Amino acid sequence: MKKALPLKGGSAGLRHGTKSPKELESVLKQYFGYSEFRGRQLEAIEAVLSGRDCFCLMPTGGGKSMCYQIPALVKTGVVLVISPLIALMENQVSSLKSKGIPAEFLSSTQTTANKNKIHEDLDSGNPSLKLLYVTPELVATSGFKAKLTKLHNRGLLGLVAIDEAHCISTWGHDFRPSYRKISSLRKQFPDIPILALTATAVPKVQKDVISSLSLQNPVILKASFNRPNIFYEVRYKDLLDDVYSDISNLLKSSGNVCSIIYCLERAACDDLTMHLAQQGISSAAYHAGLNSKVRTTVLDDWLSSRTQVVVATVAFGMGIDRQDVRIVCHFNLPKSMESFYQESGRAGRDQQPSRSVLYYGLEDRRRMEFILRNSSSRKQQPSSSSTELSEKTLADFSQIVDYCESSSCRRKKIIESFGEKVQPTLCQRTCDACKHPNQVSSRLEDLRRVPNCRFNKISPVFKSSSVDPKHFDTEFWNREDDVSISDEDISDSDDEEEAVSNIAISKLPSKGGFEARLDALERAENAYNQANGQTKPQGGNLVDKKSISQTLRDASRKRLSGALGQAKLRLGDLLFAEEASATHLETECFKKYQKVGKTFYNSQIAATVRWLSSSTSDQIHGRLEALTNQTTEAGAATSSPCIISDALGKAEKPAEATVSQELAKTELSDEFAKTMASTENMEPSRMSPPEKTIDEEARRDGAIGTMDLPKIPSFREFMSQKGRDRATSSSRAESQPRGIPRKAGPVISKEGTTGTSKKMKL
Ligand SMILES: Nc1ncnc2c1ncn2[C@@H]1O[C@H](COP(=O)(O)OP(=O)(O)OP(=O)(O)O)[C@@H](O)[C@H]1O
Ligand SMILES: [Mg+2]
Repeated sequence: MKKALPLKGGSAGLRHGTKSPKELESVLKQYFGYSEFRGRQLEAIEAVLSGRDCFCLMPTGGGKSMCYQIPALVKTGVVLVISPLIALMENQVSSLKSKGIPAEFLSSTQTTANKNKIHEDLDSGNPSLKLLYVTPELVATSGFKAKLTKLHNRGLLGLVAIDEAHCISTWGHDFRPSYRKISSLRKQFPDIPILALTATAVPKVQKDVISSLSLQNPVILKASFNRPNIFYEVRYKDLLDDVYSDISNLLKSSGNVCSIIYCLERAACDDLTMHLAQQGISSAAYHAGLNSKVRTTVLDDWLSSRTQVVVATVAFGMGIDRQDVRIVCHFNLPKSMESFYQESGRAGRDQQPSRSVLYYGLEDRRRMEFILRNSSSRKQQPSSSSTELSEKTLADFSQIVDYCESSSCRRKKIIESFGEKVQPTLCQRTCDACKHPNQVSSRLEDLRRVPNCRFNKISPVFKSSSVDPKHFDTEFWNREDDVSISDEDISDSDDEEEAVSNIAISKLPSKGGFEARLDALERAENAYNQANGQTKPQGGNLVDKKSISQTLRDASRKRLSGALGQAKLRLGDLLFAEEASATHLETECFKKYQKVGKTFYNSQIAATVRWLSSSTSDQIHGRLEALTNQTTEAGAATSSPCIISDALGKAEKPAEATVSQELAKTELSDEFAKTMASTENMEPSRMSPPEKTIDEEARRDGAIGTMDLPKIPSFREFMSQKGRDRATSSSRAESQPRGIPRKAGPVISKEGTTGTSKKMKL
């Protein structure tokens, strides 16, 4: 059924008086202070004011919110805004309130008193509210449906706006099953215009959104995806000596401007934050491992410029409206061009020159492939099979890989990926490939020479494995969207450790129990190795890209030294020589992992840094004392670089490597090395049962003594531990009220102080 044009016959259509563009502009000026509409804002506003449904595709930061905020100000009744994240609703509501616009949101985070007030207002004959933000789950509940129906019957429902509408499509990059629940709105309120807004939708997603919402004869508005004020650049991790230093130099040379750095894992966020703080860069980590109070503080500090750099997982972003973000860095490869566009699009929302820098690493690519291949959507897939979806996932991924591995214009690649045609002259040297074509080509040549580089090819990870991909699950990308029933506004599953553990534990064949699932995963690993023409490598067949450079070692020493310094500051009563202890710890990590390679080495350095950031004085002293005793017993007379302070009354000697016997026997494949690397996310107490094994070779060399460093478990041990942890946490969860935060990771204040659950300031 087509709708009447331009005004619908329903009550809503009759209510809104026609406003001229000039009048609408004056409302814009009066409430928001802007003198003119941007892009296609005016057309969208006029469309919904005339009673038409509208699908509005505008770039990130393009001003989509205005398309329903202005109608709310000129129409009678309430505009209902459906939004996927509580943080997003909170931000918009508080910003509207600060402008004197009556707006509220309903979510589990609201107090009962507040909720009651909102409901009373809605039930009154003349609600004062102009905008009501809700989650899709709430809209689907019968209680709220009844409330809306009442509001509608009284002629007080003016418009339904669906923000981030791509979330309704299984083909979209951020599908939320809860969005499917709003598909009945069109039927429920046939005479109320629906406005669907998104920044990221390829043609297939656009169609899917329109049909899923049953939009009737909608006005379709599409603005260009081009973000002319963003300079795009790719840096190649495998060609850099030290990525951390590169990032800090980038930030420093840009004048410590407001920035976001996206990482794949929580541990990487914490670790990089610490590094930046040591370099004097004001930074804070933000991820789902931090409790909501800490996250709010981090967000507030960043929004109000008290912190310049947020180092975050994908948990940070959607709807965050700081206009002057000058740099968005991707420390790891995103999963698709759409994600990359959304995330990099948080730069330069004020239209001023800004930068997107993506750090591309071959290991990152392998890791992401591993995750994507094994995580097809576990949620409802009403219109597509999981095979189709996983093919789509991989096709999306190959686009972002191509973006990084190609020497052609980056801007063109981004825009064309959304199906938009691009004029060859569009870029005007505003990406590295157009500005420095020779440099980019030569870097790509160097990258091709990196051993094991499978350029422009997506590897067949797990393709021929015995594990049926149907059993895998997407926890990582399609976040739990229980926004309306949970205190958490972001998923707990925003990092790879979760993803891998979920793949391994939750979704492998459940029948044979954990052991069977573990076996299946191990078979899959073998299949992967065979597909790559490898058996599990035996011995230390190192490839260059795995080797640990002197520069990396120096940087690691600095990190450890910084972490020791932080521990001293935090605890106040630590007595040891920082530099010497750092050298000692680094040497120990190096000795242990030089054969396995950079991944494990980095991981162990990070684990040690984390251990230092959360251990007590006794634990740290105990460890250093144990080390001293051990070396004294062993009688190793070495030129010790590490002296425990005089107050301890002992001269510290270097530690002995505690090479895990498992590890010494077998080198693991990279994927599993990565899985193991994620033990960084485990609590220190679980990581460090004292390892008494003594590496005889190292003892003969007299270079190192035994030390109570976190033991790296074998793969089987790691998975078993995860299984036990899950069992414990689920039984704990049963006995605990909802919403108790999980673990709080360290946050670095601007001054660089660490804390475990609270932001600390000196
Ligand atoms: N006409 C305008 N003139 C100037 N600034 C505007 C105008 N309209 C909106 N803005 C500002 O642009 C910024 C981005 O707006 P908004 O958050 O609505 O973007 P968006 O399109 O929803 O982006 P995203 O896709 O990232 O959610 C806001 O700070 C907003 O105040
Ligand atoms: Mg928006």
